[in-house]
Amino acid sequence: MSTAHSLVYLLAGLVSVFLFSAYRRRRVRYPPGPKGLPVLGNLFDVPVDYPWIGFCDIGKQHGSDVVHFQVLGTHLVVLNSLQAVGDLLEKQSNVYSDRPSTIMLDELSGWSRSWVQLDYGERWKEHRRLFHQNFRPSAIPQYHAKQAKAARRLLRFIVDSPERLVEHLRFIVGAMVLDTVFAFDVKPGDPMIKLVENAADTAIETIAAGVWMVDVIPALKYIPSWFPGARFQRKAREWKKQVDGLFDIPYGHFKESMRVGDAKPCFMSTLLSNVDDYEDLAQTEEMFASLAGVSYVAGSDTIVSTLATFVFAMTLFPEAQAAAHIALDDVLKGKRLPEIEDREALPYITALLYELLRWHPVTPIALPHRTSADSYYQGCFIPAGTNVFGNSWAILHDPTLYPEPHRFRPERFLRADGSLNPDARVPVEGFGFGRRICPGRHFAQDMLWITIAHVLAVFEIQPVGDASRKVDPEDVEQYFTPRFVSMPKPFECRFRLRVAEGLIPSGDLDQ
Ligand code: HEM
Repeated sequence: MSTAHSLVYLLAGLVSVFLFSAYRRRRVRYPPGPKGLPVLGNLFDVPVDYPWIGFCDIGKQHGSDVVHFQVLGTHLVVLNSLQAVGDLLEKQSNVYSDRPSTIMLDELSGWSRSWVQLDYGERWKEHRRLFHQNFRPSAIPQYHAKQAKAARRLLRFIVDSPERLVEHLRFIVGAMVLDTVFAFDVKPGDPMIKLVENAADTAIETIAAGVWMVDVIPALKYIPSWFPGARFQRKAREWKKQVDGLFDIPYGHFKESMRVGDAKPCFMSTLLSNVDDYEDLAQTEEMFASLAGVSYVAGSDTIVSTLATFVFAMTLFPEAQAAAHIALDDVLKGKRLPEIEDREALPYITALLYELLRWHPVTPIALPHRTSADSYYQGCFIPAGTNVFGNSWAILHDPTLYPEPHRFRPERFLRADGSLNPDARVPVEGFGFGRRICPGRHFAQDMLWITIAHVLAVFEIQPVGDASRKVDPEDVEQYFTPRFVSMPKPFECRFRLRVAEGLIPSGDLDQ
């Protein structure tokens, strides 16, 4: 394709976007939002860094909990309140449950193989049904031993090299997910971990790069990768190789271990035991590979970031940490490590976990949903194809739901006698909304609970350097990364051992 052709495509694309949006603007009333520029619309109004805060500010400026943007012809609506999320993502979930797809992410980089990207419909329902069967609350206890093994590994790693905390978190969580899905027993440095980690990073990189020209002018996808300026094609080809590896390589290894009779019980063995229920083998295998690969992508960074947030929070809030120590010592007497069965006796740890999920949700604006049909809300038009963000952070910091929302106070979930308050709102919004709410949330919460209980039973986490500075609770977000999956920026801390070192399992923990 010549440069002249590309310019014609570019011009035609921009003119049609302009004409279409000008036509729609004259006829309909969208929810309130910044006015925007011709053609580009609100391209420069959509907050890129800390969008969860920016969207709240824009909502306040326009006196509305529902805000509308139009970027290069695409509509975007942000819901900043529980009411709006309930009215649209939950009560109208038949219309509000598709996913946006982009050419760069889905088509060129291969993420269309992820079932998270599927629109609401029969294929999505079948994936979701199989996932739910294996990750609903009653199915989770089968994974507890694997989760406890990961937590115990972490204790040993922290004793040996506390300065590599995030690296250890990535390993223990990644290994635990591979163990859950495939019963693989991976060691630090295993290439399988690197493979799935790298692939997962491509999704974050694609999203973090912002708007790709190929998503504005779809015709660009036909430009060959050697063409000057087609760097996106080369990047996409490299990413696609990694993404295909994520879906194909671990699944291929598992099938081989089944063939030689080495496979152990796990999520994949359960799926494959039902393979004869399906007619189309190739399609069924693709579905199983997607279920497996997505578990890693959706489950690893989210848990790692939440655990990093936990350690960071403990450096800032010594009172909460001290209360957790008292509760743990009362039950464990410094003589044993916690078990998930201790949960009933340790409501403070559960309250601390809830407060963590509320105080800084790891995906503060969840994942976008897309509308599959036109709809109206409060007299305003929301067209089919609108990308809709539920602002989890805004809801979890709404003072009418959580008084003094910027304070870290696990006690808000407890009664005066220290038991869990059944009337307190569990902060589930960090896991998304409606029919697309995170189906891994029960698994994630048990893994978080058991890891937090282990770390606090064994260590006191102390601030070092910057972290010991007095932090303004209203201004705490600046210490977190500003994009889609948000974790603490690098910080220093010290781990002081509170129990005899002999309590920490050594070696490679095969049980
Ligand atoms: C702290 C941990 C986690 C957080 C905060 C989290 C958060 C989220 C959020 C915000 C969504 C989007 C929901 C929506 O569209 O409204 C989501 C979707 C999803 N999550 Fe999680 N997640 C976590 C852990 C996990 C784990 C451990 C797994 C798997 C084992 C998992 C599997 C999924 C899947 C498959 C989806 C897509 C569901 C769909 O599109 O129907 N997540 N998660």
